[in-house]
Amino acid sequence: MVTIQETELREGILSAIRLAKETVQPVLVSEVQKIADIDPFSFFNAGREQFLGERFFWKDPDSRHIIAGLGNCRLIQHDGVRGRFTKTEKEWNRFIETAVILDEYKTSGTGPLMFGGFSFDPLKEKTGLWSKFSDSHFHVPKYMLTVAGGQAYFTSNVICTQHDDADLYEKVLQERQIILLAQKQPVLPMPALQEVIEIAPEEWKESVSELVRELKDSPLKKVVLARELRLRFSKAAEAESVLFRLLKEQQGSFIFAFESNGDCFIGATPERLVKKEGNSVFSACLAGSIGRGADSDSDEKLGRSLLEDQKNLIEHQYVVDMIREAMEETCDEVIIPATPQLMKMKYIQHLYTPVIGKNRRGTPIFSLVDRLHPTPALGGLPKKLAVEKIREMERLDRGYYAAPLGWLDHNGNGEFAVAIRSALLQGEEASLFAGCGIVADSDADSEYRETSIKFRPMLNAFGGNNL
Ligand SMILES: C=C(O[C@H]1C=CC=C(C(=O)O)[C@@H]1O)C(=O)O
Ligand SMILES: [Mg+2]
Repeated sequence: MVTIQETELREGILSAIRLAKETVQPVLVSEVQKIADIDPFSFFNAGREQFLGERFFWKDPDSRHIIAGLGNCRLIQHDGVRGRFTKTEKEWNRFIETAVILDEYKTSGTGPLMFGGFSFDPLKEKTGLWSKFSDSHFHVPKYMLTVAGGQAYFTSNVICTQHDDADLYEKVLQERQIILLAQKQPVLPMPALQEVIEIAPEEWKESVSELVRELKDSPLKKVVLARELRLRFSKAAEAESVLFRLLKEQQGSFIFAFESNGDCFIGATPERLVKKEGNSVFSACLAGSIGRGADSDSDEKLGRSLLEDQKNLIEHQYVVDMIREAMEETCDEVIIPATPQLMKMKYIQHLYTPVIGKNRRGTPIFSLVDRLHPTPALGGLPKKLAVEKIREMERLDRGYYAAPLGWLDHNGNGEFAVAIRSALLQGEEASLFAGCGIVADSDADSEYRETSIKFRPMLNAFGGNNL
């Protein structure tokens, strides 16, 4: 059993109610407690009954932060393009400005925190597929479990209004107790996968060939084109069944699930966009791909050939150049190795160059996200022209695919991944997405095969066979 010891929560709530009455504004109380280890997946899973549709899950590749959130005490969302990064940041800052924070541990990823992201391209014509997600969409959870550095922390976020009284404290205690004592739920098997529909594969290949012709004589150097698989199940699939498999099979990835209004965006991406911890900033260049070998010899051979392949090295270098430029605008020191290394995932290996910087004082993570998104690993080069090309050429409504997804805490620390190797789960159906960087040397058939490999982690997690 998990128990939470002594609490200052009551006092915090009463003082927040007084402040709410004075200012006629809701006031957040956020309390952080250390607790005995709870498995974050079980916490997410046990929250199904009370908080289905209002949950999120996050794990980085090294498990430095595993965060699971239940309920929404505040939704911060904006549609449209203009200033969505700054609007979101301002609203968040206003929200936490008056917050009463009861936290003696000061660990990043605990206390007031919002989880969510930004759609890939708010100017792309919308199809309805992503109607449950806004162009900028963040949840502040009511209850959150954070495992950081192997220690578990439990955050309770309570909104106090001018109409509340001391009863609110009792209500929170009761609700919290129910959550912490919730029994582990069995993870249901995935329902049968009845249909896998490849959306317009021939047209996709034609688009690639057309683009390759264009790239040979154009200021455009690279454009990432993506495609979609639509899956149908025998009955509604549960996010935790997919999440459970991803946690088992994709340990080296960022693993995420983000529920909104009945849909769930879920995935296992190897790619960091940006992480900020104090003054340290981390990013990653990930582009250039090849499959895994059947045995270690052939795998090594494939890896070596990727490290020497001109087409893939160029595809990768565009990403390095752009990220270097964006980082140098906001960081005093930027360290980037001269040559890429291999990042090996279960089904694929990539060219990978890590990036570290020392943040210039006061640059918030959203400015970094704004500058970096989309890197040429997801958009292309030059950025603006590439995004316009994708908007014009791609049949797909990317929504949150290839977009920044992650968290920001009240001290400005946070991490955003690039949400590739991902899927939108909608009850009995799901859409999977995969794309690849097209350069002047690309070949439509081999890019098509590359996307097929990139579908595999999610297809497997959904109980499908390989294409
Ligand atoms: C766009 C995707 O992958 C990117 C990340 C790594 C390698 C890539 C590539 O080699 O094309 C892509 O740029 C995707 O998986 O949907
Ligand atoms: Mg590629």
